[in-house]
Amino acid sequence: MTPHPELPYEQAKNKEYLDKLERRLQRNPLTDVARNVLWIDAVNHQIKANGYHHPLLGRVGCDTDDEELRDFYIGSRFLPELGVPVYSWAAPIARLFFQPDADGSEDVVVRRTFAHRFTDISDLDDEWVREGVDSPFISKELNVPAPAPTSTRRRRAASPAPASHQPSPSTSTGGEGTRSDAPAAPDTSTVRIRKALDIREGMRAEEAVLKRLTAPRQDKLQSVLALLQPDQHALVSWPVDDSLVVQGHPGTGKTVVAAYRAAYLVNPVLYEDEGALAARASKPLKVLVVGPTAGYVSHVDGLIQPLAAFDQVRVTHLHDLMAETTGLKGPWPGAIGGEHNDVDAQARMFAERAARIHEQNHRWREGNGARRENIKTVYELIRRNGTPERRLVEDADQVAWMANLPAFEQAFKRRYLPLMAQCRLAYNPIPDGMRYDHIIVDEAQDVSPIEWNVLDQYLRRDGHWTLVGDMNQRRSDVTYGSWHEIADHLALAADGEFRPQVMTRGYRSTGAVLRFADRLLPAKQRGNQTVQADGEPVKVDHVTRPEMLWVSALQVAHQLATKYADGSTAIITVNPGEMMGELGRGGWRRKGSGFHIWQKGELTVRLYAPEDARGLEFDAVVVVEPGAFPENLGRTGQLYTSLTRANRELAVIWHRNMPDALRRAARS
Ligand SMILES: Nc1ncnc2c1ncn2[C@@H]1O[C@H](COP(=O)(O)OP(=O)(O)OP(=O)(O)O)[C@@H](O)[C@H]1O
Repeated sequence: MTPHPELPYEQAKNKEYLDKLERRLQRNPLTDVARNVLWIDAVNHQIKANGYHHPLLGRVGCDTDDEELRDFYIGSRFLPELGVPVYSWAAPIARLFFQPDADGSEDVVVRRTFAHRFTDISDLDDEWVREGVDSPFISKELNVPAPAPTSTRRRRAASPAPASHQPSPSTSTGGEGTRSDAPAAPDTSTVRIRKALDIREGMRAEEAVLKRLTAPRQDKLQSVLALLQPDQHALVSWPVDDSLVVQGHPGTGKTVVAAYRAAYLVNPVLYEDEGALAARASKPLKVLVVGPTAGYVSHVDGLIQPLAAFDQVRVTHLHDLMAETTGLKGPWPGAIGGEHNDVDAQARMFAERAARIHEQNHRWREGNGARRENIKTVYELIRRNGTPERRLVEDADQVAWMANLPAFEQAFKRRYLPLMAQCRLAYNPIPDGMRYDHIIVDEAQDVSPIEWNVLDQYLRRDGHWTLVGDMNQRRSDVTYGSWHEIADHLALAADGEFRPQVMTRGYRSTGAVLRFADRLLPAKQRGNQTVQADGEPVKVDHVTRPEMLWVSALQVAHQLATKYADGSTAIITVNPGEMMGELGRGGWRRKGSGFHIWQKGELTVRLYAPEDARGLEFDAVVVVEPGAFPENLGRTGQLYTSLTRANRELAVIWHRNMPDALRRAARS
């Protein structure tokens, strides 16, 4: 395909933008620009030079006499000296780019969206909105002719106008993971194609999105800031003084929303005179993003880094935050929650009562080793149910749980880690200065009640939450089963009325993968839709001889790794030890310190237990022995999550048993 004739011009402009931005960030920023109260980053003095190095996102042309609106770019931050202005993606004016039905968009003639390769522009996609109007884009310097509108014209999305922050066609307000618009999809290709078109209704930069989704996957999430859809942008820019809960089926872009919400909340444009956080100009928000695993942190960090000053957003994972809270040296092996009582929210009360009992007659230790001794004191008081004179609790069930707790030295397990964190907080709360103004939790369905208590203590009193997750992907029944319970715990709604926003448009997986995995869900929650309508059929192999299970899994993985050599292939199993043995016998060599990356010649295969694969994605996935994945309260959240990590292709290899629902899916 011939590249767009203006591509070289835009590439040159992007280089100029990045150069100028770099220089501007290195100079004393207070003196370098004239101020425009509406869009300028007015708190330049707070910006460190390592943030805001994202390439230009796109360009908007309007039919208007207003010089500042006729032709402008959208970038990571305001820059006036590029011939036409560059406005920040977080400024109100950026709605003209991200939300085709935003106020004022009647004047928009064309929206240009850039695709990127690292910090370069690699392609562009024009969406013409008006017929018969000359291109408003000023592209004089390289003498590139304006494009003929008819050759690039695209259909304008014909969705009803959503007011800002109102649900758009692919976001709805609903309860408990229910989908308000989704009858289960009958399995015929005609209906599938129609559904795919429906789900694409209201999208912007549709072609650029589809191109992007079929490109090979990397270890880290690649920026999709330029491709944010109207509903995603509305969630990212949700009012800063509101908490937000987002439910979405796998691959709907919840992580993308979480990451860009973090970047949005610290964007300088919000702190200028008229910005939503003008009152905080001298003390910008501190934001904490908490994900499920260390792999998740490296997966998403790259989305935030180019858009935020380094000390304003911290990305971590639950285990790390709990361990850091205790200040005790691990390791903390095992999984969360053995019994409900291990993660019960009441542990906070027990720990606080225990601490008060101790304080009656003793001082807390100070100096070397004091943290360990103090936590031990609180823990042991819980284990003994207080003292004979002052019991913590009378309830027989809780007393039995306390009596069964292991001695402190034997309690260094993941299962008791949140309890240890709670013991520390009971005698030594997080100081105000170390708390966050906004906490964003991804995979929030997997946070246990006691972990919510610990997280809550990292939030300033007037702080807010953004919670994203999928109740169908719950991996354990010791966590809350509904958003309402979480909302109640965190007192998110003063009047008790709380409605999560529901994202319904899938991006990651093909229709073939989603339809297969869907069968694991209760009937009324099936019918999840994706913009990648079809795709390769799911391969299901039954292996009759047990010793061939791992051999076959590796053969299939090898084929897929060859097919997706530029992308990524992963094997997900509850028994990674067996798979490691097979990889070793097959001549694959481990790369790095963990067991996740294996190489043979030029090829790479990744290996994950379902726990560690949460939040990640790969071009191809091989799920081994699905019948061995654990069930919780009759739900197969871990298996559902694992199947939906696949972007292009999924294979399932089984010997012992296969869940009935998947057997049926394989036959249909
Ligand atoms: N607007 C978009 N344009 C292009 N790609 C997108 C867009 N939104 C999301 N994606 C891509 O879709 C994939 C899934 O996104 P993401 O990981 O945020 O989904 P998720 O809802 O968090 O999934 P899960 O719950 O299964 O972990 C990612 O590769 C992401 O880059």
